[in-house]
Amino acid sequence: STKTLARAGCSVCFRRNVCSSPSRLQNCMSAWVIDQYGTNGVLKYTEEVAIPTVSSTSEVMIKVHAASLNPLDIAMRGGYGAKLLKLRRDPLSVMDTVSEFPLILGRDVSGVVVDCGSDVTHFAPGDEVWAAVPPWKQGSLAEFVTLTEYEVSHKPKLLNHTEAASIPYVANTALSALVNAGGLCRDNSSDKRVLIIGGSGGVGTFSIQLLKAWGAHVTVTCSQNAEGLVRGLGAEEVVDYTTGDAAEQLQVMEKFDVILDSVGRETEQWAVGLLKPWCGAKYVTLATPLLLNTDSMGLLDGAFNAVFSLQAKAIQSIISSGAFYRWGFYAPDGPGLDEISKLVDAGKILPVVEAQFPFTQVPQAFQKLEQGHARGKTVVRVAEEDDRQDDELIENIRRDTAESEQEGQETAKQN
Ligand SMILES: NC(=O)C1=CN([C@@H]2O[C@H](COP(=O)(O)OP(=O)(O)OC[C@H]3O[C@@H](n4cnc5c(N)ncnc54)[C@H](OP(=O)(O)O)[C@@H]3O)[C@@H](O)[C@H]2O)C=CC1
Repeated sequence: STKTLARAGCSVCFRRNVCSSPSRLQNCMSAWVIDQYGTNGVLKYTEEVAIPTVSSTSEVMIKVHAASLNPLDIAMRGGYGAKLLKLRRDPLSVMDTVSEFPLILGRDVSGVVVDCGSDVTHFAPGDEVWAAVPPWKQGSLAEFVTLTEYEVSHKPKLLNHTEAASIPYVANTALSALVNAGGLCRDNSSDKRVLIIGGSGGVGTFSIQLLKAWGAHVTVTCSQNAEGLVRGLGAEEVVDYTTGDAAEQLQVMEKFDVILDSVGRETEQWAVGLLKPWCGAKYVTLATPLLLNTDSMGLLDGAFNAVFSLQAKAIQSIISSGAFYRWGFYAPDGPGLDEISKLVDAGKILPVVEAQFPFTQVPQAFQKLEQGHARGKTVVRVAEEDDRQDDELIENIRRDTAESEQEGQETAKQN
């Protein structure tokens, strides 16, 4: 039982028999998909992907206006996390009977609600929303994406869709890492010294601004040519890791309460020693081995190995430095995005869009991200901004819904 629409129409107009796009198959939309894991060549444009219609009462269907790319998209294109994500999508997939293909990548969405399940209370067709799409769900490099109400949030009014799409995934990651793992929040950060290792990319540029909005003192490591960017976003102290030893430069500074490490591996060797000892300081790394382990060792062995290594590092960190060692993960959090929306509309967080591509150039957008040295985010414009088209689409959905309901009532009467 959903407040929903005609399920058998064209993806553009939803009209069942009078579709103006005859080339489209019924119930299909356009999307960039992969049918196998690999390099950029596996990305394929198609107009034959099933529209992800609302299938439960708590779902919200969104017409995608813009999406953005994250390093995870490149990794997932190559098969990263395939075993665990497949299991999360469908527990029966352990028997290998279900294929994850065609798989749609893209973790950020900014767009307009076109349909809602009957239990959805915070959203209605026509609302402008933003969200981070969990990696176990079909992504946003498509005309439509469907999420649960909890994952979605109203888009900041000050941002257009292209700007808004640059924020949700890094925002949900930073919130989860800094709040859940790092113990920080709006009310306890003003006397805290925070170090961000890797301040110039998507997570870094967002985290600097969030921490400054919460009143923290922020130190950042980045390349020399990103110093202006990170200082402009509010970083007080900047260490250039490309000239000289970053660890040495950081060791002479006052110690930190929290470290957010978005680089990992060799930085982990020296970072924990920069924390204030024996006062609850925390090192949070985003470079976690869980998915790599499950890919290479299988689900059970990989997960066991990852948990064992986390415990061993946490114990070692307490013994050697009197500080906590933790992993940070992206976590879906629509209410968290509501808070970020307020900070954006208050002018405290700005989108950092480094590059944007039209929907026809998704492989070029992947290439750009793959070159590394991000300075903020790479965004894909999926639909051009046109309020009239959205209004028309929603009107068509309403009309088809009314028709479907009437048909249902007539059938019921006849029976
Ligand atoms: N665990 C989780 O759930 C999540 C993990 N992540 C991970 O976090 C990491 C960061 O993500 P994101 O910000 O989106 O990535 P980006 O690609 O947007 O940014 C990475 C940034 O790090 C800089 N950098 C590279 N090497 C170093 C170094 N040694 N010291 C300081 N800066 C460095 C790069 O610039 P330059 O090379 O020019 O210095 C670039 O600006 C990625 O590895 C990602 O996979 C992200 C989200 C969720």
